Amino acid sequence: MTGAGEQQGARAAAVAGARRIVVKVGSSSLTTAGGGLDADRVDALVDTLAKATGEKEVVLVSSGAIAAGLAPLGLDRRPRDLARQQAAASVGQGLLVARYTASFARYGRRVGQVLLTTDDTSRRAHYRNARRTLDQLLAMGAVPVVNENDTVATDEIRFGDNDRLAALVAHLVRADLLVLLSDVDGLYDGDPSTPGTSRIDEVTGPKDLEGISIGSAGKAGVGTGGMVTKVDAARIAAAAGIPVVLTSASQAADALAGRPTGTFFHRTGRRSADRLLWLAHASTPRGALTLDDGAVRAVVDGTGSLLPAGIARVEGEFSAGDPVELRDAAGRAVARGLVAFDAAEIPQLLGRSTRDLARELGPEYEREVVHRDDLVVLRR
Ligand SMILES: Nc1ncnc2c1ncn2[C@@H]1O[C@H](COP(=O)(O)OP(=O)(O)O)[C@@H](O)[C@H]1O
Ligand SMILES: N[C@@H](CCC(=O)OP(=O)(O)O)C(=O)O
Repeated sequence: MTGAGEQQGARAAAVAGARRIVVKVGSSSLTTAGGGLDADRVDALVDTLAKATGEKEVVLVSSGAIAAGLAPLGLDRRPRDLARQQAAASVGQGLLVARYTASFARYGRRVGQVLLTTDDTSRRAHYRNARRTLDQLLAMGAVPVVNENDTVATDEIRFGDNDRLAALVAHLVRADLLVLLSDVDGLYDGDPSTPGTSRIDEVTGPKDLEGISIGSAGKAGVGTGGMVTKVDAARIAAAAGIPVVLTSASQAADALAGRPTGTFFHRTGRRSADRLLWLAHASTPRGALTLDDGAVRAVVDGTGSLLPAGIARVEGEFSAGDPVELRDAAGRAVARGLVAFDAAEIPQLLGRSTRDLARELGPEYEREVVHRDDLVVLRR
């Protein structure tokens, strides 16, 4: 086989062999030019998913709540303020899921709504719970329809874009493939509205992305992140061992059949330990701990947990279990971790040995501030 033939074979094999697929569809592929949900486009997507996937399991990450809520609330464009976006999402999410429910019912399939916030991918108990619910829906033959829980997500706990959410959901459910559907049929080597740009067929690693101009959302104005968030999402998934197809909603059938459409991102890494991916990409640190040089080495080398003796400074208001940033003396983020103490408890522990602390404050203080298993290194 030629090089191109081999790569095509790799794509077809990745898709054909995929048992569990996460499909993400953007607002721009579900709405009318005048604003509001386009029932025909939803039906067309559902037709494709129902027919193309057969025995495969599909998790659908669908945007469109805000866009679908605009026209019913008399808004002619996406509002800037969070409160009105949330009101639009509240109205639109109901309409969106009602449409999916009716549409999948034509194939005798049930739909289950799953709304997530970053807390659900950053706290261990929530994470396990979200996974269990998604697994159970799939086991019962239902199609989970996932979106961010826009109506309650504040700026601090928002994913903000569903592309990254889709990559994290793909990791959460241990998907074999992520398909990102947009209004553009792949990644171009420049803004596709500029003459002379051409589509990139495949990305084998970060080098293939060098020198490419990756822009923000298109003309329709209902999408949020543009191509930047899609490429970020593709990188996260590929690094976590999940290949990605990025194409247009109208070519979803080809993508799911493994035919050469859009841009194929080969996996660049192996499946990573479960919880670390979201800790790096989906968690918003609630505070920061500044470490001395010895503690930085222990954390970054992957050899140790963070003990009170290695902490020089604490910032922020956080509770035990929250994600915090670990910084070196120059203020650079070197890792993230789930902290085992409340912020208010830490000042009395700074720089002290666990043995001293246990003697003075009690045996419950003889523990790590961040356990090795709850750490992800950002900078080596
Ligand atoms: N290099 C590029 N390749 C492809 N599309 C790009 C590129 N740079 C910017 N874009 C724009 O990104 C848009 C898709 O993003 P967006 O509107 O957020 O979609 P969605 O609603 O599907 O998430 C495209 O319509 C295109 O105009
Ligand atoms: N959660 C938001 C979508 C946010 C988003 O990422 O939108 P898009 O860029 O269209 O995928 C909504 O449902 O309106």
